[in-house]
Amino acid sequence: MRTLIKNGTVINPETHFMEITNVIIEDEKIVHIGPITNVTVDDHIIDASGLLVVPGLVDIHVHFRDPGFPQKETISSGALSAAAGGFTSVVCMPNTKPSIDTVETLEYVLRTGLEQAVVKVYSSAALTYGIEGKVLTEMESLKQAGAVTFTDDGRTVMDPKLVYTAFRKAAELDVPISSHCEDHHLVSGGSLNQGEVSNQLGDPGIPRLGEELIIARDILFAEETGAQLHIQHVSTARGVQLIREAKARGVRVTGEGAPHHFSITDEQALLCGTLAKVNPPLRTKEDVEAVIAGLADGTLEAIATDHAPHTAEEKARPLGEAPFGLVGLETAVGLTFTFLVHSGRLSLMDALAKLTVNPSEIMGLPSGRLTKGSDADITILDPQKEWTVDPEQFKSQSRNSPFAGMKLKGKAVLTMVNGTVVYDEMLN
Ligand SMILES: NC(=O)N[C@@H](CC(=O)O)C(=O)O
Ligand SMILES: [Zn+2]
Ligand SMILES: [Zn+2]
Repeated sequence: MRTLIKNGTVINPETHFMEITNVIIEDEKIVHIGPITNVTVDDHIIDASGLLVVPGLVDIHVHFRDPGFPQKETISSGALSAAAGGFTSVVCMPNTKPSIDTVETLEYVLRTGLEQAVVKVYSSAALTYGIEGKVLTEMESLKQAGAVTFTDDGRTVMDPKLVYTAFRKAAELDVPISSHCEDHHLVSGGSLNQGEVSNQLGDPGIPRLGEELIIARDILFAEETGAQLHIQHVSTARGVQLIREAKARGVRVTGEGAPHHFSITDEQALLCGTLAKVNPPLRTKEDVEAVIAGLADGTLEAIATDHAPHTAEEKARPLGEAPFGLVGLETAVGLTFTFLVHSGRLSLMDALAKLTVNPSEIMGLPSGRLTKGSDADITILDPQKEWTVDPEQFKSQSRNSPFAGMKLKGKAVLTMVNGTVVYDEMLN
């Protein structure tokens, strides 16, 4: 059977292609993009008039909690959440239990992804055993087994000697290091950005400097060793500036901005408490503006959700005891369109590049392109669709979103992986 997606605005950010045309899919692949000459009766036809037909979105920062915390998310529920958000490829973070620090656990995650997930599941591996910051993992064999990047996300490796060794190894293996930046000597005990809101709520606060010190440190390690460095979830104005300056002098560094860091501030904690507790924390208006400026000028190449599901019970704990993190996959497109595209801060093409080809390139994935011959991983977006975030409707197993009740404009309405529709609210 062939599938025909007709009359959509077809966009391939890699080549800046944008045209109202058609896409034909046959046997899991895109076989044609352009005018249609013959439509056969048994073709499955999807009318995309007025909609955007884009490469399946790529999220290089998700927490799927398997192994270890299936009550928060499993690889299959996480994948359903990804599909509902328009994502067709994801990169899992290694802070599971056990953490993804051996070939065996990595293979378990990748195999479960193949067997149970409706989207393509890639994985990082831990930099250190147990994400304990003490002993480096066997990076070479983990890379061979499919790890696309190394990170202790959730924690920072503090020992500079260990980090230096890891960067040298990464340079040798030509694999990116992804860095969660937080100096634990400076940052501990706080739940929110250190400032007026944390004061008001009696929280010790998390200083920007703790994040910036590690961004600066890791940039120096990348510069020294030639390794490729990716800075995760940048949240401060000076953090963005450090990356901008490093790029200007030729350091191999990339950065990601998370939707919550370009859309809301620490004041959200006054409205929804622990639901707005995330690491790095929501900061202030100036930082939000700087993250947007960093996305706009290319300092931050990627938008990544840092999808971090937690149970309602955990989030019901007092501010200082609840875990950090928020559900991100199903609100990312709405937040990107509302706060970046419709607001005129990023062009449509640029915003889509940050959700497709750019993150894919950073992690060396085959995804993120919409071209003849490529896998039919396609997302249809309705840029004008207005909707209200209702966590009860999430496909994710968790509901911890600070965006509940927010009105957004822009949504994924159909997601296809290898030619199979895995999410559909167009009702074709
Ligand atoms: N972002 C978060 O607030 N939490 C993440 C860890 C992380 O990305 O640092 C988690 O695993 O819950
Ligand atoms: Zn992190
Ligand atoms: Zn994370």
